[in-house]
Amino acid sequence: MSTYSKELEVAELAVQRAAILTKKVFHEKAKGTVSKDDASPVTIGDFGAQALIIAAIKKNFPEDEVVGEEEASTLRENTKLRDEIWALVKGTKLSDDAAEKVIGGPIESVDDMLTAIDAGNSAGGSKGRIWALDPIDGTKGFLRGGQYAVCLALMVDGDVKVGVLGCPNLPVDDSATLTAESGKDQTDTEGNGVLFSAVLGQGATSRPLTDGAVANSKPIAMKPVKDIKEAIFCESVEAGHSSHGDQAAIASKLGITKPSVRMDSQAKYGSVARGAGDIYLRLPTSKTYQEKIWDHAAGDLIVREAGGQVTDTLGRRLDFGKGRTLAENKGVIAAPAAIHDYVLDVVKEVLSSK
Ligand SMILES: Nc1ncnc2c1ncn2[C@@H]1O[C@H](COP(=O)(O)O)[C@@H](OP(=O)(O)O)[C@H]1O
Ligand SMILES: [Mg+2]
Ligand SMILES: [Mg+2]
Ligand SMILES: [Mg+2]
Repeated sequence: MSTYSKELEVAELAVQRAAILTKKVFHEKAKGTVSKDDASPVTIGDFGAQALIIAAIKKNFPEDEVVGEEEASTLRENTKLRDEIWALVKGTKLSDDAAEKVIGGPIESVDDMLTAIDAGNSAGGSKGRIWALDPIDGTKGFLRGGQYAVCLALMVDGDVKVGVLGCPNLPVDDSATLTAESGKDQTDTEGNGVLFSAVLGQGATSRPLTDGAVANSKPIAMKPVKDIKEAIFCESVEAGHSSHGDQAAIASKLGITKPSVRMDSQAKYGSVARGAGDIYLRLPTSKTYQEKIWDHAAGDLIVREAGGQVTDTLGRRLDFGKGRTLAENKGVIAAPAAIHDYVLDVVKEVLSSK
């Protein structure tokens, strides 16, 4: 068996199972949204997916720690919400029994569910085996019927070794170039649902996000950019998450003529990794915000394994060993390795001229 093959298998199946739950939640009218302290939304899908994924990790790798975005304190007070989530979690399994067994089968009780959610409380750091989990990345996109991603990565001593992104609303087809529609409402679009994976040193792949154990993985690679003016760049939908103004100035300096493709979540990393887009820019909107490791760990590895380079706006590699946040980084630039330095130079130029 190659290195991390068990971890990859567990991560892929756990993400597949969680995506069954998030899709179910999306199709139910009441998505059970509550506001967190930072006013960002969290849904019953976020909690349920976190529970299912952490349970799968803990069954297979009981000693591993998890840095997960959500925590269960709200649910311990709000028993109505808790019970809604439990009903969903209890009823979600992979249809392939052997695959379901690999990830440990069902969670046994409400208490076990809450324990699983709270097991995402690792402080992170640069020692040992730590998973970074974003059960629904792009919650706002998820609520709009747009892009979102179920994101899971394994770090060992602060270095990302395995990354998996489940993107229920991206096309399976790797050659489907991004358009302005890609980030918009994708509800019930046929042919959507893709799973991106990477293991350090072993390349990146994609395959359908189906509910089964066996599916063909295909290698993915970034597209060589022959003429940067033709490049497709993507950015967040939310102007509060990255500076649309700075990004437009950078694109214009690069000579990029096409409008940006705005989409939520790490679907941006997956899209550039498979050459459906070319560049992902995430310029800070504030001096104080620290990016969360679960928003980047899987995507960073998938892009690098597909032939890309990912750095912050100062050209530093993203450092996942600093705790729950990317405390030592500012912003993100993901681009094919061959043009990354050039893009970075332009980013620096634009930022220094402000
Ligand atoms: N001021 C800010 N700057 C950058 N990212 C932010 C932010 N406030 C929230 N976020 C993060 O942006 C993520 C979504 O990214 P994007 O805009 O690319 O879809 C959110 O993930 P969740 O949706 O998992 O909470 C959240 O963690
Ligand atoms: Mg969130
Ligand atoms: Mg997120
Ligand atoms: Mg999230």
